[in-house]
Amino acid sequence: MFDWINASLNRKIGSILAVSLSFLLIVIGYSIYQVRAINHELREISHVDIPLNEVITQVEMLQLQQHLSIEQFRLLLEKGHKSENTVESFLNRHQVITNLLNRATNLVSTSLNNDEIQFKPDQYQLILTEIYDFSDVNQEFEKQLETLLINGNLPAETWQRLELTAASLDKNIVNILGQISRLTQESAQYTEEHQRSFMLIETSLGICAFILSSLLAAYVLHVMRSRIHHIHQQVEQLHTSLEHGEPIVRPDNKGLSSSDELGELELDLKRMIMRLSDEMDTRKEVEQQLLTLATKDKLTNTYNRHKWSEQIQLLINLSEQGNTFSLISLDVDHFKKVNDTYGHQMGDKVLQELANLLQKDITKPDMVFRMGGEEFLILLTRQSVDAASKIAERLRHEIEVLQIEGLPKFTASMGVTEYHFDETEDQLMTRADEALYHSKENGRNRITVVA
Ligand SMILES: Nc1nc2c(ncn2[C@@H]2O[C@H](COP(=O)(O)OP(=O)(O)OP(=O)(O)O)[C@@H](O)[C@H]2O)c(=O)[nH]1
Repeated sequence: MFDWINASLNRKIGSILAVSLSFLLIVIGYSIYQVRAINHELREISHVDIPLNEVITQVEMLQLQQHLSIEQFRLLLEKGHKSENTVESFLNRHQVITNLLNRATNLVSTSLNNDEIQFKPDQYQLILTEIYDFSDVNQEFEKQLETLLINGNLPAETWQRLELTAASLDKNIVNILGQISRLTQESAQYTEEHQRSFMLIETSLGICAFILSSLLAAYVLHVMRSRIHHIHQQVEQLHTSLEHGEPIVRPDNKGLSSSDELGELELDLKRMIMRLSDEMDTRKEVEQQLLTLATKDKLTNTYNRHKWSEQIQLLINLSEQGNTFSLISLDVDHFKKVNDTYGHQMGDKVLQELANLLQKDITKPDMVFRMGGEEFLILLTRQSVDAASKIAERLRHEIEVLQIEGLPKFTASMGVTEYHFDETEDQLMTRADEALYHSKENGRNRITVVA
C-alpha cells in the first residue's frame, strides 16, 4: 500500500491536492447532473403543466359560454324568436373548443412520446385518456346540439337530456382541470424538495472536502513542524556542545533512513553530527597524545623537563599562599658502568625499572621527572624536608634491594631539600644539586638532606 506517512513532501502535498480535486470533481459532476435534472423538471412544468392548465381553463371558460349561449337560445325560442347570431357564435366556439382540446391532447401525447414527462407520467397518461373521452363525448354533444339548434326542434325532454349531458361535461372538465392543477402542484413541490436536497448535499460535500483537506493539511503541517523542531533541537544541542567544548551527544541510530526531504535533511544532520563527534574524539585522542608527548619522557613515561618548568613555576607561585614543597634530586650510581658492562639497552631497561619503582611509590599530587640521562627529580607537594627525607630514604632502600631477573643490581644517590619562600628555581636547584653531589662524594647509595 502507498506509504503516505513516509512519502516525500511533494507526494504528500500532491495527494492532498488530489483528494481536494477529486471532491471538487464529484461536486461539479453531481451539480451538473442535478442542475440538468432540476432544469428538466422546471421545463416540464413550464412546457407541459402550465400550457395544459391554460388550455383546459380556456376550454372550461368556453364551455361555460357555450352553455350560456344555449340557454339564451332556448329563451329566445320560448318567446318564438330564433337568433342566427347565437347559432353562429355557438358553432364558432365549438370549433375553438375542438381546437383547444386537440392542442391539449397533442401537448400531452407529444411530451409523453418524447419522454419529456418524468414526474408521474402514468397520471398524465390518465389525464390524456380523460381528455380524449371528454373530447369524444363533447363532440357528440355538440353535434346533437348543433342539429337541434339548426332545426329549431327542441322538445322539453331533449333540452333536459342535453342539459344533463352539459352538466356532466362541466363536471368532467372541472375534474380534469383539478387533476392537472394537483399534478402541477405536486411537480412543483417535488422540484422544490429536489432543489433543497441538492443544495444540502452540495453544501455537505463542500464542507466534507474542506474539513478533509484542512485536516490533512493540518496533519502534514504538524508533522513537518515537529520534525523541524527536532532538527532545530539537534542543531541547538550541537551548537551548545561546540560553544562549551562539551562532548557532542551522538544521535541515536534508529530511524536512520530517509523518507522525504525532511527525512533526508535529518539523516544528513545525524551523519554530520556523528562525523563531527568522531572527529572530536579523534582530536581529543590526538590532543592527549600530543600532551603526553609534550609533557612525558618517552623512555620512562615520567614527566619531562618541559613539564618540570611548568610545574615548578606553579608551585613557586602557590608558595606565596603559604604552601611549601620539597625536592629530591636522584642520580643512578655508576650508570656508565651499567652501560659499558651490559650494553645501552640494558641501561635503558634499568632506567625504565627505576622509573616504575618511583612512580609506584610516588603518587599524586607528587610527581617524578626525568631531567636527562640517569638523573631524576621528585617534586613533593606540601611536604616538609623531614617528610621528604623519609621518602628519599625509603626510595633509596627500595632501589638498593630491587631484584629483577636479568637486571643488574644498582643503587642511587639523592639530595633532599625544601623550597625557601621567595627563592628562585635556580637557587632551589643549586641546593638540591649540592646535596646530591654531597651524597656522591660521601660514597653514593645515600641521601643528603639540606634544609
Ligand atoms: N642507556 C642509557 N644510557 C644513558 C642515557 N642517557 C645517558 N646515559 C649514559 O649515562 C652515563 C652517565 O655517566 P656519568 O655522567 O659519568 O655518571 P655515572 O657513570 O652514573 O657516575 P656517577 O653519577 O658519578 O655515579 C653516560 O654513559 C651516558 O651515556 C640513556 O638514555 N640510556
